[in-house]
Parts: sequence; C-alpha cells; structure tokens
Amino acid sequence: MAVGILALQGAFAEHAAVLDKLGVPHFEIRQKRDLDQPMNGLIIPGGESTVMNKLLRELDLYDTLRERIQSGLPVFGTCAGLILLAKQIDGGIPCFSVMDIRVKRNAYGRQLGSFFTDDRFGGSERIPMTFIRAPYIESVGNNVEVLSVVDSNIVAAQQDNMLVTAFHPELDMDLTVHQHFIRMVEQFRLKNAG
Ligand SMILES: NC(=O)CC[C@H](N)C(=O)O
Repeated sequence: MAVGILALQGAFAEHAAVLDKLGVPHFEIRQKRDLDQPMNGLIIPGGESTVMNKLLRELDLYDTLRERIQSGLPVFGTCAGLILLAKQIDGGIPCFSVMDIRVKRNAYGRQLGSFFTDDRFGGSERIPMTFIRAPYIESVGNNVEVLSVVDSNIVAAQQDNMLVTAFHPELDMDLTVHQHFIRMVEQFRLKNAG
C-alpha cells in the first residue's frame, strides 16, 4: 500500500517522516503523472491554503483528486488541508468542497497565531497539539464526528473517509492521529481488495 502526500507547498516532508516511523510507504504528489501510481490514501499538509488551491488547479490535479476523495479515498487534511476540504469557509471560497464543515481561517488572530496545548483526540489520552495560524471548525453537519475540542472550538473531525485536524500532529512526536488515519487507509484497501 502507499499513501500520496500532496507536496506542492507547506509541511509535506514532516508527514513523510511520520509515515517512515510507522513503516508506511508513501510518495509525493507534485504533478499529474504522480497520480498514475496506486494510491490508498492521501495527505493534504498544512501550508497556505490559497496558494495550494491555485497550484492544484494550475497543475491540473484538482479534478482527479476531488473525484477520488468523493469515491471514498481516505484523506487526511491538516490545517490548510482542512481548509481545502471544507464545504464552507467563513468569508472565503471553498476548494474541494467535500466535507460538511464550516471553517474559520486564521481563527486565533495574529497575536495568538501559534500556540501549543494538549487535549484528547477521539477516545485517546491527551496528545500534543501544535497550532500555527490555525483555522477552527465553527460548525459541522450531522454526518461529521467531532474528535477534538480545544477552548470550545472544534479542532479535529471525521466524516466517513475524510479526517481533518486544525493542529499539526506531524510536528510532534505523538503518532496517535497518523495511526488513526492509517487504520482508515487499511480498511479502505481491504474493502477494495475484497
Ligand atoms: N499552518 C497552516 O496550515 C496555516 C493555514 C493558513 N493560515 C491558511 O489559511 O491556509
């Protein structure tokens, strides 16, 4: 199996390092022909969502990736990746527009742009959470499961094959969130093989 990591911009190398630790094969997606190889999961990293949105269209990656996500490909979006998956962005234009969440960009203001805390993810123990000019999720549809709440704001959620975090688990040592995503990838792979 292999996980594709969108590598146009932002923190893609850090996700690759976590997958290495977990022994999960991965490859970078930089251009359309990178999508020719088998892909069992997709990671959309943090970075700058407006830049990634523009590049996805310029490089003609947008339609193929959107179709695959809609057909059930497991996808994990961190920070800017969360913004790209959202159906609604407060004061902004959605990109993939596939996940039933409403998102506020740069939600913590300039002064509090980056901070660190720890809290629960789903049923887990407290895990480290690094936020960098992060969004949060203002509201979710009925079909979305809330996985983390920090200061009354939703910062991790899942809808079927789509997992998002407003924080950056790839920047901390804890593997909980990536392990959760790899379980989603395994389930999808087994379902498709059977
Ligand atoms: N760390 C991040 O990914 C920041 C996201 C960025 N503020 C955006 O709007 O795209």
